[in-house]
Amino acid sequence: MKTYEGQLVATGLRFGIIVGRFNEFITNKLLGGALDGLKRHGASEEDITVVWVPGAFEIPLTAQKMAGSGKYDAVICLGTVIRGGTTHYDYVCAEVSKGVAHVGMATGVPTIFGVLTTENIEQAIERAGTKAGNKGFDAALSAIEMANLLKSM
Ligand SMILES: Nc1c(NC[C@H](O)[C@H](O)[C@H](O)CO)[nH]c(=O)[nH]c1=O
Ligand SMILES: CC(=O)[C@@H](O)COP(=O)(O)O
Repeated sequence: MKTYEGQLVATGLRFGIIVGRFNEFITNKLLGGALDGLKRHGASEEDITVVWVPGAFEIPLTAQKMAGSGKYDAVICLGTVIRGGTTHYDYVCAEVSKGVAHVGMATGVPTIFGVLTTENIEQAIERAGTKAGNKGFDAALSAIEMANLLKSM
């Protein structure tokens, strides 16, 4: 039986990180978690590129450009979508999740969905470095694992 799994070693891997500026109070914490995860697993600063976009809705287009460039072994998508008083939340979340998944499938580059989709600000804060951990850190580890996994197959 042959088993594949990606190693959690980021040394020599190139990462793109896309961050939505909307809810920047939260997304900045997600970025900090992602950078921490990458560096603590061996990634070099010069191998990390951070791109800020207006909001989560702009992430898929930017991810497509970065993943399609051939410059990155993985692209990490970070954002925070918090439900408001209208159905706008549903449309943003649906398009961002679908778009990010499509980019990974279309390019073959691991494109990691690190976008918080929460009912309220408290849930977002819990997932940006408090009681529920930091989803940016988790996304970084998924990026490292997937980049190594796909290289090994
Ligand atoms: N409400 C949130 C948004 N809305 C903005 C969209 O993402 C987009 O930038 C705008 O519709 C222009 O195309 N974005 C978030 O990231 N989080 C939200 O809670
Ligand atoms: C997720 C959103 O787009 C949301 O923040 C917008 O708020 P509202 O639905 O009250 O316009």
